[in-house]
Amino acid sequence: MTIRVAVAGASGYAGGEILRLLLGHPRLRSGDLEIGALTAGGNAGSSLGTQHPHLLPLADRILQETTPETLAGHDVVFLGLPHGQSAEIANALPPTTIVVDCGADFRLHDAADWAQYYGGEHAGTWPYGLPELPGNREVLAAAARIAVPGCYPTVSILALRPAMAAGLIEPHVTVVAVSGTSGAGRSPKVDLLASEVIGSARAYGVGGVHRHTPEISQALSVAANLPVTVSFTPVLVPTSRGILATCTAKTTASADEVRAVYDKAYADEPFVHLLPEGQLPATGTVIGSNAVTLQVAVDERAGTLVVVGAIDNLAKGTGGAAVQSMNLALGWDETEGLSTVGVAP
Ligand SMILES: NC(=O)C1=CN([C@@H]2O[C@H](COP(=O)(O)OP(=O)(O)OC[C@H]3O[C@@H](n4cnc5c(N)ncnc54)[C@H](OP(=O)(O)O)[C@@H]3O)[C@@H](O)[C@H]2O)C=CC1
Ligand SMILES: CC(=O)N[C@@H](CCC(=O)OP(=O)(O)O)C(=O)O
Repeated sequence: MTIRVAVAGASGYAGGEILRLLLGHPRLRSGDLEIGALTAGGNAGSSLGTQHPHLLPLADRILQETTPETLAGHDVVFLGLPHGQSAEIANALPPTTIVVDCGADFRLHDAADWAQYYGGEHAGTWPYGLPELPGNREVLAAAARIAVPGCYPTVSILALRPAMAAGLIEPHVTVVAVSGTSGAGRSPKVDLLASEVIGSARAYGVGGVHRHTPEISQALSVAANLPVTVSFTPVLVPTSRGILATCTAKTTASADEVRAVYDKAYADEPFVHLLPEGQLPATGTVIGSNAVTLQVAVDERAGTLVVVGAIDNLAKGTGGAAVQSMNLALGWDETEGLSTVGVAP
């Protein structure tokens, strides 16, 4: 049986990355997978080639309007739409259609968190598309609705979870993460003009107000089995792709203890790599790949665990996680179509 896939928001960065990965997917070549409807908002009617000139094999495809009708008749529907737009579309699709949502609508468990950070009514909670969480592969394998994590939460959770689950750190963590501008999507914003971004690094969402704060806290609280507070500060830097997160928490553990816990946690993970001692993660090494690179250190004078993590926000941070989750939901090997080989320099 051929799996027919649609991408809503195909003209956006997340939709474009999903298509880039699908075009390299071995199941497309074997005929097990085909790319169906590609939809957009205001850009409906234009060709995909005008929006994403790098997606040459699909350049002539015309973007359709994003409606339940255009998305009907597909086995998998990826949603790369602005927050708040997924629920209406998803509810109009058959429950057997695998819907993989890159937006935030279904990530949070707590309606009060949703109201505080996003506003409006909480649409609900779907299985979280982070296969590396314990037990999640089994959940995703049976899922027809999947909420892909936010880009900052992906790297922050993977960086801190092993220490939190092992009780090596206090339940108060700090994350400072730099991101390239593609994390903000491609709709025009003055703050993202080249003249505002080039040659400058700028913090934003300071003081616990960024909407990824409850998402990070939620996963770490499950790991710790008690509430974990998160102080999260994002920083915009003049690059296109990539997130580098520096995550810290108080610890009395030794560097060897910490290393042993992370070694064990990620030994069998295809995409999460604890780097050899002496090497540090850098965004430049993970661009274009689904890899997460981590390094751990203990600052003994400060009694602090420091974990540094790098991802490509468009790959493992959204499009790669979406394809990894689709693979699991279809019973395919989760690594199919995904690489750990970055583009460098
Ligand atoms: N960029 C990233 O690194 C990450 C993004 N995400 C999430 O993925 C989702 C998409 O983000 P991203 O691709 O960056 O955003 P973009 O702004 O790049 O793309 C948004 C897409 O949604 C379409 N769209 C906008 N408004 C409407 C509408 N009213 N009806 C139908 N389609 C519409 C746009 O179409 P048109 O071109 O016609 O306007 C475009 O295809 C968001 O929820 C985002 O939070 C998650 C993790 C990381
Ligand atoms: C640089 C930048 O602006 N990044 C975005 C994060 C995008 C993302 O991961 O996620 P969501 O799907 O949760 O929107 C931001 O801070 O809002």
